[in-house]
Amino acid sequence: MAEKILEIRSLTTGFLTDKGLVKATDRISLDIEKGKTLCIVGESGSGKSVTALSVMRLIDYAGGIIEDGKVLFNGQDLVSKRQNEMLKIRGNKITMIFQDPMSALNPVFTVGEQIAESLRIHKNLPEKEAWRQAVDMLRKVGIPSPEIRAKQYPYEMSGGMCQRVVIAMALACNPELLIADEPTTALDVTVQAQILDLLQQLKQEFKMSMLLITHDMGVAAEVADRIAVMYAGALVEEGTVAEIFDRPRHPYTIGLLSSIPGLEGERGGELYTIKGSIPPLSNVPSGCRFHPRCPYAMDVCKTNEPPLRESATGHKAACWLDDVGEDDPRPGKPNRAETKVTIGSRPEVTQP
Ligand SMILES: Nc1ncnc2c1ncn2[C@@H]1O[C@H](COP(=O)(O)OP(=O)(O)OP(=O)(O)O)[C@@H](O)[C@H]1O
Ligand code: NI
Repeated sequence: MAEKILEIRSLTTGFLTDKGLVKATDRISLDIEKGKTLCIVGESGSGKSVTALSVMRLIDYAGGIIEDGKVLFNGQDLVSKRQNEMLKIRGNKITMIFQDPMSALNPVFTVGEQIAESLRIHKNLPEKEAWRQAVDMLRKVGIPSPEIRAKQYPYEMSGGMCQRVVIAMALACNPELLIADEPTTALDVTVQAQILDLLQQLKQEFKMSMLLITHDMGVAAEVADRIAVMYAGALVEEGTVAEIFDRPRHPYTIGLLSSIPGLEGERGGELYTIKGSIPPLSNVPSGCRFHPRCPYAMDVCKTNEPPLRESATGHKAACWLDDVGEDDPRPGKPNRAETKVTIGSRPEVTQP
């Protein structure tokens, strides 16, 4: 079995509110193999960013609490680390880029100074060498005339250029894992494609692993090795790109795929966008949390939480329809051989 860079084990993260602890991720388990890209997809508010911030332990600063679970990075649990230990890992072995490049850059320093600063701190480089490497990084992320650009301030650059600078900063220390949270959402479409290509190319060159968060199934199809689908704080399906796109098992995944223009015809269904909206996390529905919006919901779905079951190929889904047999209403009927093996991989909770 391939080596894992990241193993998230039953991670529950919450926020203390006037309604008590509200869970933003509920017993999430995910793996990333070395050199691979995992994409987390799901609607707004499903807990994608909270998952990423928990891995980075930045959630502590966002008012969140990791209630339970482990985040193993190269086998070491990050959840039990103190923040001063995290400082050696964050920005060095694991780096993160966000949607808005401007918020990641300091307006009062030149872009070269900001990259060089990171290299001085994490790699202990002398000033000249840090500057040389900063310019080199700007070249690697495709910024023309990097010697000149390095002396410019963020406001002198376009959004796309700034995101390249942010990527240069994130990769300068040669991290083992890059977490990118909607890295292209704030950019125009043509620039989006360039930034995605750049990330793909740099991932190879730097031999990194990547956790990419997106609400765009098209982006996931392009860059992911595996895709994890989150809904209202829970992992509902996980598999290879082919498993998710060709043989989706969870009706939520089927709904997400059907809302991509141009794909809906392929499985013969009519254009179907998911009705309703994601529930407030303070009031997650009983049983399967997707049941109020699920076109195929059965009685069992209202009362019993479906276990996350894994097939022989490693395709995981949490859906009671896997038990239905011949009358399976899902379009394109998921491959039955693939749904056959059932291993509960989410700790059971007592049902209300
Ligand atoms: N600092 C916070 N305090 C309280 N609740 C929060 C905080 N940050 C996030 N949440 C809640 O946690 C839930 C998950 O948020 P998260 O940002 O992870 O969603 P997401 O899947 O990344 O959505 P989006 O696609 O909009 O970025 C949301 O209901 C959100 O309101
Ligand atoms: Ni988010």
